[in-house]
Amino acid sequence: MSTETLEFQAEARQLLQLMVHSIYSNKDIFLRELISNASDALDKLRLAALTDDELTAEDLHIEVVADAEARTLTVRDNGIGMARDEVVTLIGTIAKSGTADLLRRMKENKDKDSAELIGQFGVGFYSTFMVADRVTLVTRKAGEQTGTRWESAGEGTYTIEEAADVATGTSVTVHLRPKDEEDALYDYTDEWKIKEIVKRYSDFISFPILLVKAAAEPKAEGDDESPAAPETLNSMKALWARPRSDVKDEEYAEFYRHISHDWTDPLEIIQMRAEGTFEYEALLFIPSRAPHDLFQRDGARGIQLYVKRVFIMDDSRELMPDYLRFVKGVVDAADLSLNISREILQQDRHIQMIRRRLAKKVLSTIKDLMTKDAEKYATFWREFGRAVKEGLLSEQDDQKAILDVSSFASTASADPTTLADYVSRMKDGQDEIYYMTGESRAQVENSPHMEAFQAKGYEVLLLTDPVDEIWVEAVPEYDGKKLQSIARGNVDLSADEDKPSQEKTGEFAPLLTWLGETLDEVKEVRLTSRLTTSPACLVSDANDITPTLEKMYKAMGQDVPPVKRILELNPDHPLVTGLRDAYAGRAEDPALPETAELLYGTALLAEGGDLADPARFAKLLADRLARTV
Ligand SMILES: Nc1ncnc2c1ncn2[C@@H]1O[C@H](COP(=O)(O)OP(=O)(O)OP(=O)(O)O)[C@@H](O)[C@H]1O
Repeated sequence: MSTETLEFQAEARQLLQLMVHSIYSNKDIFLRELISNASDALDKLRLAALTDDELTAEDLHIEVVADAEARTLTVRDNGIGMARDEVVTLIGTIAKSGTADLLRRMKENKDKDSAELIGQFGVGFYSTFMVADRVTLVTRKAGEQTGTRWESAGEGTYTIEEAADVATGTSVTVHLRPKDEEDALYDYTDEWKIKEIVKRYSDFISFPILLVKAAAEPKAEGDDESPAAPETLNSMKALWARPRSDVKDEEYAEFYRHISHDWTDPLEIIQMRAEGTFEYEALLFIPSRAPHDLFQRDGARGIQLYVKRVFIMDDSRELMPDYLRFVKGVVDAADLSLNISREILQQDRHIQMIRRRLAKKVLSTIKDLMTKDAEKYATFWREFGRAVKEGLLSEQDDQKAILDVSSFASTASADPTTLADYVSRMKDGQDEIYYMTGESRAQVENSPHMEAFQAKGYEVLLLTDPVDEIWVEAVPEYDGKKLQSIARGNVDLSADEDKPSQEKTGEFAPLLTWLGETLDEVKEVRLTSRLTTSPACLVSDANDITPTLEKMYKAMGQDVPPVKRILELNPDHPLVTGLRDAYAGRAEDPALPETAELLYGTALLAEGGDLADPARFAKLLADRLARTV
């Protein structure tokens, strides 16, 4: 049997470098990672054995073998194991999406925040190189005959060869570096240290973790006592089955880390239990920051499904609506079959019911945060608000509850406001909730559409997330108040006496007609009470899509027919009255169409829009200015 020497994939090599040069102060966690992998491997074998008669899953357990003399620590499981090819792809490469990107950011950030960034994808097996000179992995896949031996010193390469007489499962032997307590490198063959680490990080693991002493004292002559049973280090209690008051926050946090691979503490813990015709328990976590792949379609989802304490599957999308995809946790259902497949899950009525209940509970938890812990709520909304708002489009039933926990930037203050607070501040006689969408707060706040609203003291919501453009179309009202864009349709803010009178409208009629004919870009020209200082602005018709939405569709490669907008004029602005008089006096003057073009162009620029022909606009403006200096 020949030994092959292979190279780690480039990204794996970079990650290993970081491990060898240890960017973490806490090296103890390598043992947690090995135990976590072993536990996953046992879950997988147990699951596979349910449907494959050839496989047996008995006496599943994890052994931790400490050998003080050889200075090795071995973690062994009798789980699913790996075939040779799997060892190469699973251990020699990092397949997770976004890894390259994270490594690049980590480099740019140097040491700062590295631990935090790396935590986003978990270091797993490679963390052993924080404490090891060399790591040996011996494995045999359940159901196969030959085993595989893998070894590496954590530099560019590893060796791999066939191995005979290997038990099913995986055994990882860490050849420990000399202890160096100043560098937080402890003696990991020390029984007390091992016990401490297991208790702290892995107590909830549902398989026994046994401590095995390798270099036992030679037995005295004639001593025929059987060796003492190995000690079980963990309590194996499912955290979600224990009353909240019995579980320490640290235990929840460790469990959260085990299932989420996030290194920060969860923001909020939610425990649920339903009894009756369909029983289930759930333990959910709201993370304290968004994962890097929150907006990637194939990003990992967070709910694990158990049936009566037995792990069934990760990533159960059926159990949580997509807009709450960042919620992590476990659902343990008592009445499902252990063989349940994803296909069945999708159609199961009980699962749909659980999903509705979980979503409700998450939303009510966020609502509680709003009133009880404003700071936590603000963190939550900053990290996940954009995802939550997607639910306004997809989940009709949750719309009201989502609006209740949402907050939005507003002209009223630098801090975001809830809709309920907005409504409580509405002026007498105001019966609509005003908003404007756009690309940034500054752009929206300074757009001409805002003038009269600001002058008259009406509060306007400033919606600048891309998803805002879309959900506002789907949400007709909140608390009986219609949501109204200030850049769309007709807005009438003026008290009756300020309204452009019939007489005034009559005065402007010829100008409006002429402008409508001259400016191809617009579909209508009319007077408005929306403006106080600007001469003109552009608004969308009530049923037309907005310019930002048009841009978004185009960016997604979709064909959208050009949408013409409405030019609104401020009848009190000297440019507008001047143009009216000029048109009345000398309708044939060739300078007039140019003035019309300039008027339209400035309206477009003022709202942050893009001119179709900026060079022509600049030339017209320069010529005009030249005549005034
Ligand atoms: N003891 C084991 N038995 C079987 N397969 C294993 C074992 N340890 C690791 N593996 C396989 O190698 C893969 C990579 O392990 P690694 O610890 O690097 O990452 P991970 O566990 O997938 O992710 P993370 O540790 O970030 O949560 C695992 O997903 C698993 O498929």
